[in-house]
Amino acid sequence: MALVPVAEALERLLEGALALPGESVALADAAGRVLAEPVVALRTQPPFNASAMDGYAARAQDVASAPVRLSVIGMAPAGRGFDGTVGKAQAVRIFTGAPLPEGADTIVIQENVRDLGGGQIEVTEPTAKERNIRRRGLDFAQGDVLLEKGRVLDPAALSLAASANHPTLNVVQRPLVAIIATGDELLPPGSALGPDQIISSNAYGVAAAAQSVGARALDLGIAADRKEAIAALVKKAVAAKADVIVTLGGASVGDHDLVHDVLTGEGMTLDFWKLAMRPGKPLMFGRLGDIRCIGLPGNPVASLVCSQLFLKPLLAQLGGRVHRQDVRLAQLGAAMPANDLRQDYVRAVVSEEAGALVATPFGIQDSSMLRMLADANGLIVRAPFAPAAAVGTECRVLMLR
Ligand SMILES: Nc1nc2c(c(=O)[nH]1)N[C@H]1C(S)=C(S)[C@@H](COP(=O)(O)OP(=O)(O)OC[C@H]3O[C@@H](n4cnc5c(N)ncnc54)[C@H](O)[C@@H]3O)O[C@H]1N2
Ligand code: MOO
Repeated sequence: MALVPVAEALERLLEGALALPGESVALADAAGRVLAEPVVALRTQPPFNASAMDGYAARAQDVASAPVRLSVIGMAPAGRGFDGTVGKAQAVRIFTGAPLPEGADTIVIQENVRDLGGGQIEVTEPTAKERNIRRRGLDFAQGDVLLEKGRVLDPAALSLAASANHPTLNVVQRPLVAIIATGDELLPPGSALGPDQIISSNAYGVAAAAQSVGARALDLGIAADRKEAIAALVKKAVAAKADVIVTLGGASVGDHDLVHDVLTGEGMTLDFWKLAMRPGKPLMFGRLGDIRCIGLPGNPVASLVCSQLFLKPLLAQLGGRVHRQDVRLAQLGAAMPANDLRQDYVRAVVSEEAGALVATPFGIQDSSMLRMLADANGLIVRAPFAPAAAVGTECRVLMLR
């Protein structure tokens, strides 16, 4: 089977991946979620002409010049407007957020007023018409579309939706990804290891990648290298109504690479298997009914690079989000040899030097080396058959953090 190019693999993986249906959540639980429908204002804000300052509501023509004396005829705190009308040479004591009384068309701030006692004040600075007044509907009017479908609910969006009088919001359901590790050699972190055993590490990074785009991760643990053991966890994933099943390891061509057989046995239709990329060549993708199945390679760096390139965009799209990889132009900090047919994702340290980004690849690129991946902040993307490149050559870097 020919190796599938990365761009084509991503396209096939994302094909038909529509945003999941909406669900209603309380505002307090909606932070970071994605709107499944626009938010329309259920009220007008402010609902009345309001004072923006503590001071005195007056007629602009009375306070056009200063000093001038006014009689205070009443009070308007926030939440309780003044009933009467402000007439010639009159003022109403007013506070921020209170309704502007009839007759008044400006607010003199209290810093520009001297209290003369006996209900008299002296305005010490001239104040123009409309000063310190928020007219009804300044922020928004009932029926206005305030937030578009697809908007991620950040702090400003949440407060706006609250102000528009929505106690709940219709948000896109969070996709569920079930994660299944495979391998007789694997034990969970904290285990006492036998001589031939290692720690199962991939699921933690893959779950974190999924959660970083708003998905839910269900870690189903480790299946031994037996078909029945893997099949049992696949059945659990289906029963949990996973949108995506991720298997870890067992995707290559060894005698114990059973994942493909088990998944097809459970009804998966294979879409592609084996990509023109490094790391990540044995990546497998298929569909089991509505469930997308991604077989990630077992090598830890391969499983995380593939999560970045394939799993995150898929889960983002199912969650109604727009996902863009952060790809930047940089200069090579070290020479690189010519590339073969696989698109290479080369672990590198990217730093800014004299205003330009410089990407320096690590000398060893073994896909088992997690420490190096954790030290890298970018992946230099080397196209298939890229020629040898000298220090300073422009390159593309996929930023990881
Ligand atoms: N003859 C060939 N051999 C291999 C090929 C190939 O094309 N021809 N591809 C290599 C590549 S590339 C990769 S990547 C690996 C991937 O193989 P599998 O997906 O079948 O993974 P395993 O064999 O199960 O494991 C590989 C390696 O990773 C460790 N591993 C597995 N799962 C985990 C986990 N959850 N946490 C931590 N480490 C894990 C496992 O112990 C192995 O060391 O195949 C190459 N071989
Ligand atoms: O995916 Mo493998 O990591 O290319 O070594």
